[in-house]
Amino acid sequence: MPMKVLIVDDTNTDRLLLKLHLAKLGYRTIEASNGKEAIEQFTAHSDDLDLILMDVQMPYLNGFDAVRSIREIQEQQKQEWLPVIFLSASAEDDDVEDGILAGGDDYLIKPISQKILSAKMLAMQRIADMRRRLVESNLVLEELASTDHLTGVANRRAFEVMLEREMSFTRRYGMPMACAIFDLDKFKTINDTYGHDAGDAVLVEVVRRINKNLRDGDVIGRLGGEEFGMILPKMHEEEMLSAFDRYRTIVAEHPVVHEGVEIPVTASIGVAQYTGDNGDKLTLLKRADECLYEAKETGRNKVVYHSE
Ligand SMILES: Nc1nc2c(ncn2[C@@H]2O[C@H](COP(=O)(O)OP(=O)(O)OP(=O)(O)O)[C@@H](O)[C@H]2O)c(=O)[nH]1
Repeated sequence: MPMKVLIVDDTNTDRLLLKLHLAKLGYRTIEASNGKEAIEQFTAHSDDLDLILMDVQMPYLNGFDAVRSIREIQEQQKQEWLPVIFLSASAEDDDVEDGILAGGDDYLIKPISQKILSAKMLAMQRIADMRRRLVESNLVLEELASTDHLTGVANRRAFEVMLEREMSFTRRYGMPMACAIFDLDKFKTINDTYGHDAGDAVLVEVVRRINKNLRDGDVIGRLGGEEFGMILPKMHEEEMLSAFDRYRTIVAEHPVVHEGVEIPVTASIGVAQYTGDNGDKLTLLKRADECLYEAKETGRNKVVYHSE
């Protein structure tokens, strides 16, 4: 993708010459005729802007001050670095130093040689490509760090972040929510009887079924092993058992078929409610865990909830 360059210059002819030259080299351009307009253009295009060519002497807001403001905005909004090249007729050492201190990356002397500009643009294109690749791999890493690799749902860390977010929503809007720990029954026996690969296939299929039937806003994450966490927002006490029983049934009603073999699967679910003032994340998970324990002790394949 060719770079998108913001050209900032108060002299129309200088701006036009730069624009024509950059267009000839295949770059996309947008323009501003003073520092104030430059900040507006930067804000409007910050998503896909790759470079700013900034004149220094301009009315209203000079180039150095405009770049200082742009760097502040980037800092506040935690944006990626965006290269800035200053263009100026004054070539004193102090000017160059001031430009770099103001947040510029390079400083070209006017009138600008087309050869130098082309070479600089090539160097900047390399940086822009590198920056894009970095942003893309960061997104992939973030995704990997928050996803369970086997089932593709949120891992424990990401689930707890979502749980905290939902709990704070409940505190703010007073809408109760439910949190559950959902655990496959006798999973060790499944592994021992059908093999570890079959166990993995069961985990994947159970998650697929639940995901397919997930109601708007409901969340599932893998807490570890054969244990999952679920969040059902905006959930009143009287609806809770039936809501979770629906998920229990979705898992139990058909065996999972792996390599032609039918594997019966059931799950036990321990549920706790959060009303905004009954404990924190750990106590909520602990209450759900206690109910899960009771479900396991009293026969499995069931949902247990106790109102406080
Ligand atoms: N195939 C497979 N097995 C796993 C995975 N993670 C954990 N396990 C197995 O899950 C089993 C969990 O067994 P237990 O904690 O004893 O519980 P259980 O057999 O499900 O019994 P109950 O929970 O009491 O119904 C262990 O044998 C683990 O090795 C995984 O990613 N894949």
